[in-house]
Amino acid sequence: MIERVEVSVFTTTAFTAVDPHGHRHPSAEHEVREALLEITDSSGAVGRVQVHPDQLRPAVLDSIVKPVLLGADPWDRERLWTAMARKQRGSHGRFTDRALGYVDTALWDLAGKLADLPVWKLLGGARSRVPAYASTMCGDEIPGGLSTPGDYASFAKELVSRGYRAIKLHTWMPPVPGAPSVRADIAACEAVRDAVGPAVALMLDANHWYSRTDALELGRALEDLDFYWFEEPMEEASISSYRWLSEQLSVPVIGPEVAWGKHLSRAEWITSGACDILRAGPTDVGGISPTVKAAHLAESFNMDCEIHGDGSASLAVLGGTGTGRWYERGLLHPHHDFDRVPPHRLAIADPLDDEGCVSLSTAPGLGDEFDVEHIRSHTLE
Ligand SMILES: O=C(O)[C@H](O)[C@@H](O)[C@@H](O)C(=O)NO
Ligand SMILES: [Mg+2]
Repeated sequence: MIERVEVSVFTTTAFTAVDPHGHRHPSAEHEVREALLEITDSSGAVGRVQVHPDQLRPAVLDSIVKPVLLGADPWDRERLWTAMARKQRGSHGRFTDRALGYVDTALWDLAGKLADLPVWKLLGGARSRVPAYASTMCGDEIPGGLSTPGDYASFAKELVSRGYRAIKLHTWMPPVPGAPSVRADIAACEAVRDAVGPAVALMLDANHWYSRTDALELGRALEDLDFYWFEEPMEEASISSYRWLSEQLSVPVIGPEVAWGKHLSRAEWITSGACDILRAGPTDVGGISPTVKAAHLAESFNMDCEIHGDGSASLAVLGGTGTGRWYERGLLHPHHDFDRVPPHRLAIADPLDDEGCVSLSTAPGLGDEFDVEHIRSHTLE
């Protein structure tokens, strides 16, 4: 049974930072706080997941998570997930889907350790290698970074030379002056298509708040450029707006990414025609368990479910269910070495091979290789 549930906040170094709107950009090396959630079973097996320190605060851990998990059978994930999810409403926003997702993910890592099997094998072992798409950081004002359409074009050529066969652009977003801009987005997409030619799959993630008419203008341009999917051009709260857009565009519309409701809201998106490709991610919908449910739902409608976000949890769903065609590898930038191993890890989770694919780990659990020594010696609380 589960004996301990602990979150250790520790220091490490980072080479990226988020702007006031939460978009990540390259930065000088600096110290940051990260956290590790550990769920320990009476056998001594430990499920581990890295979490954002502010997402699993002690108050939430003590009042919501521990009362459900301590003394429970770690194999009872469905029962445990539901018991925690039912507590969200009464938490008045303190217990987020992201926090629930971290706990569920750690329980899957623990299950893999107990079974001595990789999580993707427990989920069905659909494939042991997944093609990756390069997911760029948002545009910026960094000279030679992602500050012009030409910068995006140069970076796209570099990404293709590294083996990627698909590239997703995140374009300029606030607080960059003038962003968002349909014209600027189209210019970047045109420059990249010109640079890489017709064989590379291209996607745009406009995670903006465009109006229907702006989104339609941008979507039409993507049709002319033969883009593979169009992502999050509008607020995802309006299903009818996405239905309106999807009905008018031949470029596939993908979603939702951040819409409220976990896997439960995805059925309405599909049946109302709001998307042509479904989207779900372990950090968005409450963990690996609901992401797998969204993948199975999509399968019933002959629809791909593309998994949001990088990391071992996303890889486990992709390897286990066979859903989706791509692993989102990123976020990438010309001035950021995505393959650099941070001090709190012994290896990155998703090395890219020369054919642009990522192989699933054969280690028990999720396969994350944490430097527990570093974490213990740099733990703050
Ligand atoms: O800021 C975020 O939520 C992520 O960087 C997100 O923008 C990015 O992961 C994304 O949209 N991927 O599809
Ligand atoms: Mg997105």
